[in-house]
Amino acid sequence: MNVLAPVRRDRVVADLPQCFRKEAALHTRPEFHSSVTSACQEQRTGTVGFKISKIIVVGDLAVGKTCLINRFCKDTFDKNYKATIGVDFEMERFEVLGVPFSLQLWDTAGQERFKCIASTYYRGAQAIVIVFDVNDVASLDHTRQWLADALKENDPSNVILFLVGSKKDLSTPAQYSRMEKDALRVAQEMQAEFWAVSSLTGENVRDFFFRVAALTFESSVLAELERGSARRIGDAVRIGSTESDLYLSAPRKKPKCCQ
Ligand SMILES: Nc1nc2c(ncn2[C@@H]2O[C@H](COP(=O)(O)OP(=O)(O)OP(=O)(O)O)[C@@H](O)[C@H]2O)c(=O)[nH]1
Ligand SMILES: [Mg+2]
Repeated sequence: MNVLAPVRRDRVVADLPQCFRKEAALHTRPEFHSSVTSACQEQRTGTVGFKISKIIVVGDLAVGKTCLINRFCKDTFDKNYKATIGVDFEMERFEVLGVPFSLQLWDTAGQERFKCIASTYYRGAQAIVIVFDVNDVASLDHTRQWLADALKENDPSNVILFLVGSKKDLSTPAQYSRMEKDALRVAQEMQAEFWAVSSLTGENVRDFFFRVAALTFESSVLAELERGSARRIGDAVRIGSTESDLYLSAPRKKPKCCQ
């Protein structure tokens, strides 16, 4: 990655990308938080422009984690399964509201025998993406365990969660809508934002990663502003939230499934 090269034009985020389902979204506001927009306009984003946000992608073997990352980062799709051994990562540079912002996407192994290597890379994540296959209900059940393992290495109140159903192209509309009901329930229980994607067709892949970039950026700027306010008045001030901040209006508690 060349940090000095301009950001690709198709990685510029000028408006807040919308959620996939309002019932399971991190928030449903139509625009970036107004304090984030004004901080960007006035160049008061502190260290955010130099930051690299770590995103970890976890889930059962062969659910499509590597294909999801490759579809977005390289616009490729491989129909042959090659298990990830340990971990791999890709860097993606964005520009959000005129501020440079980089994501480091950690692709971890789902196979049990590689899991202990992969889990040593979980620490320090700003977002956790838990992937399951929409055609495999067991992989949805296992997402609770993947979340619990990832949260052992991260502070639950400081991490944002996405639950992603993969291989949407392989299910009929009827099968998909039955599965979506269960997935929305699991996402609400975890306080995760739900998405369904296909890496084969590319459906929703770009929208999903743009949403990840936008929400991690927004939370980084809000954290920076809170730190700034705390320094100025010697006390932490919470940036005002509204009822459209579904999961973000209250600090995250440990999800029930992980207690
Ligand atoms: N039809 C279809 N097949 C997919 C899709 N995504 C992945 N696959 C296939 O599913 C298999 C597994 O995909 P991977 O991305 O390697 O799975 P993984 O989750 O990275 O697996 P591990 O690295 O072992 O944890 C491959 O044969 C892919 O071609 C999709 O969106 N649609
Ligand atoms: Mg893989």
